[in-house]
Amino acid sequence: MTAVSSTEQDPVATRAAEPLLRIEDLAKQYRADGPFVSKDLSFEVRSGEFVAIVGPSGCGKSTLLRMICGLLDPTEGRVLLDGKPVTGPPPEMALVFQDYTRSLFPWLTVAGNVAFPLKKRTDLTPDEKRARIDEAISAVGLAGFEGYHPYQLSGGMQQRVAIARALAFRPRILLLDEPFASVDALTKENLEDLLLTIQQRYADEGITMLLVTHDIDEAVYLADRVEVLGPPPCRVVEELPITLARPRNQIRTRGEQAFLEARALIHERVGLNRQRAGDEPTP
Ligand SMILES: Nc1ncnc2c1ncn2[C@@H]1O[C@H](COP(=O)(O)OP(=O)(O)OP(=O)(O)O)[C@@H](O)[C@H]1O
Repeated sequence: MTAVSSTEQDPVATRAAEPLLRIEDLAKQYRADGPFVSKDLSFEVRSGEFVAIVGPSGCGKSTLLRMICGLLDPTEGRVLLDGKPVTGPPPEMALVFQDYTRSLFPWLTVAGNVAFPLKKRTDLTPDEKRARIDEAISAVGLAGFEGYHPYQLSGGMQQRVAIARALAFRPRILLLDEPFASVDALTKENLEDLLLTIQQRYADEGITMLLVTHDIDEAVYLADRVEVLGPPPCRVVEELPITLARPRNQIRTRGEQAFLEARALIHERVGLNRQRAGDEPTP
């Protein structure tokens, strides 16, 4: 008798072993006669993982996120969600952008902004919608601010509203495109920890996070794995698992040897890639 692995015997285990997202040989050209922004870009994301994507400025990180969530068609390759090609924005994904001032509706309250994407959901009763809105607002620590308008909130609070709005949708995958690039350093730390709290709070549902960031320290602090992209046409040049213990702590974790080693390695990879992009070292 041929020995079979446990996943071959158990179809449920087989499904669980399948990646949630498979990014396969993506290439993007904005114009047919223009340069390739990415080429042969491939990696996988499993359910519940926190994956950070870093790379040199302009290498195509935002382009990649937009292809993953179906807002942009790849020129070559494909994105598979649960094994099926993504051909448009899937309901399982929500996207948070850097610029919260443009993503919130200024004329709506906090509750109104969070409620907005649920408006057309016919599968939820008004009570279920209300419960989701309340839970998302409380998950980001804004209970009590439901009736405030964006102009009455700090930048960090506005970004919390944007995150609550994404969470109210109960996405399986939360895509974050440099979400904390426009806030001060202390607020940024608070918001980073908010993401970790959200990950724990929704652990049973297995929320998966994909974060694009310029900040290598932030990537190491938050992620289970960092995908380092090279210069355009970008592809993955390093895939680094981050084995730091959870729960993480802004002071303790950032002082650990493993943290320092991971950040040094990523800095080196991004630096080497910068050289390859054209900054030829002088002999
Ligand atoms: N809509 C567009 N049309 C044409 N070119 C575009 C478009 N969007 C982005 N690009 C080009 O694609 C390349 C990658 O841009 P992208 O914003 O994806 O990079 P990025 O890594 O996110 O940049 P940054 O780190 O500066 O935020 C850039 O050269 C940019 O000019």
